[in-house]
Amino acid sequence: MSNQSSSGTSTVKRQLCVLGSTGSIGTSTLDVVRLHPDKFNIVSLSANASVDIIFTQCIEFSPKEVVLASPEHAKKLIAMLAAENIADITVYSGSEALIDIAQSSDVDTVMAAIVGASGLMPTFAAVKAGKRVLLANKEALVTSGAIFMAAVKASNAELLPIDSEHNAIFQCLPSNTQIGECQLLAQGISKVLLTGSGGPFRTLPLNDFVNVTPEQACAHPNWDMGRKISVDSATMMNKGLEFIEAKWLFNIDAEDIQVVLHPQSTIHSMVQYKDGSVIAQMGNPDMKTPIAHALAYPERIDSGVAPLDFFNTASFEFQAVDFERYPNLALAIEACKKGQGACTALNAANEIAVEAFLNGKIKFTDIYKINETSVKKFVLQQVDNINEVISLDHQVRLYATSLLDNFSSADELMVEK
Ligand SMILES: NC(=O)C1=CN([C@@H]2O[C@H](COP(=O)(O)OP(=O)(O)OC[C@H]3O[C@@H](n4cnc5c(N)ncnc54)[C@H](OP(=O)(O)O)[C@@H]3O)[C@@H](O)[C@H]2O)C=CC1
Ligand SMILES: CC(=O)[C@@H](O)[C@H](O)COP(=O)(O)O
Ligand SMILES: [Mn+2]
Repeated sequence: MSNQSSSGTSTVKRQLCVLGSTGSIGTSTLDVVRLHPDKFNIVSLSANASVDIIFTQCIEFSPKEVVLASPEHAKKLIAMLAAENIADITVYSGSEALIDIAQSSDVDTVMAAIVGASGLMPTFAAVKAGKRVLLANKEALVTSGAIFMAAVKASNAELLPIDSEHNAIFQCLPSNTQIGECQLLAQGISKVLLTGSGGPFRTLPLNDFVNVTPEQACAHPNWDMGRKISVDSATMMNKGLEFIEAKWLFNIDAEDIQVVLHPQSTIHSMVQYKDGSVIAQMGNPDMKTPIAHALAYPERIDSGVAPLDFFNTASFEFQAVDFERYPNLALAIEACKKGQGACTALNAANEIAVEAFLNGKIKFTDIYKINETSVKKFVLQQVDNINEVISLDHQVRLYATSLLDNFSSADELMVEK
């Protein structure tokens, strides 16, 4: 779609589908959209079960179509809209409807902000339909890697990273860099430096990890995010998923990605060039910045985020990662090197383990045990197409769920030999 005038400003409104509109990324996306009614039109929205929030979004943004996960939630929303005499919003339910809105010809831009592998198929549909895809849902890429990127290439979809680190890296790369077509070493780049805060337990004594609560794990020092990604930040599995995400987005080997602890989250990542230059992207930790960057790319628009105040900001610190504190990060880097089976298994096991931790079924430290055991079992599984991804994801979920029982009464995992 050509919507750039010769001055570089857009002349045509982007037609948006927001998958996961009720979550942290979804609501921040709508915050940016609200600032630019001349640039963006909301065509469709989706949520799992947050009917009250999506109802409010319907009133404000008048989408054409809305999808909820279950028929019960859809029915409830239909009744609420009818009570307001709103008849021009069609409400659907289920995973097929989610795919339909993501690939609809009424839409040119899809914000992929569903959490977890549940977002894979609609995001993949948007890619196959050649949309501009704003990728927040890192699990979709981690779980399908080369298959996802091959679909981007085949359809000519425009993939833009929302994850703050990957958006930062993209901003630090030469301006002609196209995601999916990167040749970083040939462009004079020697390393991608992926920054991570270390989460809420960066200085907690190791012996205390076993007793941390979901509330403590979700209290990220810098970012306000959904519960799943917050726990991933606390284990640093988030950085592991981002390591794999960086490999695919920037076509870069694991050896050329380095994780750097930066507790302030002011620098969102960096790119190191052969000549010794290091280019960093920085700003206040607010996802509206990368969202605005990708929504309007290559134009720059107001995001509503306050500029960084250099005279009233914490000093920047940098540290190496202590892998004893963050074994999940080591596991993810290893999975990245081992291949797709290991990455798909790691992601699926981690989703089961994090949910169990959030529901009080297992301890924080059990997350790693479930992840490690699951990766070991499925590491050699071949994954060559999207159906095999879905099938492996399903098998690993069943396996990881079966492991949960071992934790309700005993600390040590009884591993199947
Ligand atoms: N939050 C952040 O700052 C960042 C997030 N990301 C990534 O973005 C994605 C979204 O994260 P975040 O916004 O924090 O997550 P949230 O939990 O806040 O929101 C998730 C969204 O997905 C919907 N959803 C959940 N499960 C399903 C399902 N099974 N089917 C359909 N929709 C579903 C939720 O609906 P409902 O409200 O009804 O539950 C909600 O709209 C994740 O992949 C995360 O890793 C990446 C970088 C930063
Ligand atoms: C905002 C964002 O992109 C998150 O993924 C963030 O990176 C989480 O912080 P950590 O660096 O603690 O994982
Ligand atoms: Mn991130």
